[in-house]
Amino acid sequence: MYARSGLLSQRSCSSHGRECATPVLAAQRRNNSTATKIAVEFDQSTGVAVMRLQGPPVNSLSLDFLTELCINVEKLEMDKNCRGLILTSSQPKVFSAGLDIMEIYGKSPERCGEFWRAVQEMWLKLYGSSMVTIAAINGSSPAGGCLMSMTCDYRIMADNPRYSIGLNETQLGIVAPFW
Ligand SMILES: CCCCCC/C=C/CC(=O)SCCNC(=O)CCNC(=O)[C@H](O)C(C)(C)COP(=O)(O)OP(=O)(O)OC[C@H]1O[C@@H](n2cnc3c(N)ncnc32)[C@H](O)[C@@H]1OP(=O)(O)O
Repeated sequence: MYARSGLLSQRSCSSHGRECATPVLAAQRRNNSTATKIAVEFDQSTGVAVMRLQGPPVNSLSLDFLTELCINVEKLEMDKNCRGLILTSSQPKVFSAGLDIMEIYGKSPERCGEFWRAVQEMWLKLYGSSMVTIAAINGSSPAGGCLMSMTCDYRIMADNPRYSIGLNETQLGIVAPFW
């Protein structure tokens, strides 16, 4: 087993019907953060990678967080040996608090647009992945956290009555946008 976070692979490959000839992707161009909010361990013997969300305190989905997540999914997608991805959290009690509220409060339309594109890129990457994807939901997962888990092929949630999941913005009358 080895840690992969931080590597930037730009090779071309073809496996499991995946063609990956595009090296510098949108998320990689956007990435200017040095902090590591995502840790990836890939087990060569099983072909399964575990991606741990480690953005304290609650894995809220900021632009940096989403960018790092997308880069890591891209890297695994390009690895012909990686067949499965388990997404889980390193934070206690929370899988993900959803979109980072501070990214959408008082920001310019341009910045909001950039942020919203990153949200879309995240779920498209996970939903469209050729890997078998599993969300191991080991804490609360409201709104965007719920969205992230819904884009995976399978979801397993820790059995704890304190953990909640769902599109809680509907309680405020906010409807998810059409994509
Ligand atoms: C086709 C489908 C489309 C779906 C579209 C999906 C749309 C999504 C919109 C969103 O995601 S908007 C975000 C909605 N998220 C929430 O409403 C979550 C709010 N947070 C919570 O419920 C709780 O914080 C928690 C996640 C259950 C964790 O509770 P806990 O008691 O453990 O921690 P707290 O003390 O509440 O929070 C700690 C710390 O974190 C800050 N924080 C929490 N959530 C967010 C967030 N979403 N963005 C930014 N910051 C967040 C909170 O303010 C605290 O900060 P402090 O500085 O320590 O006070």
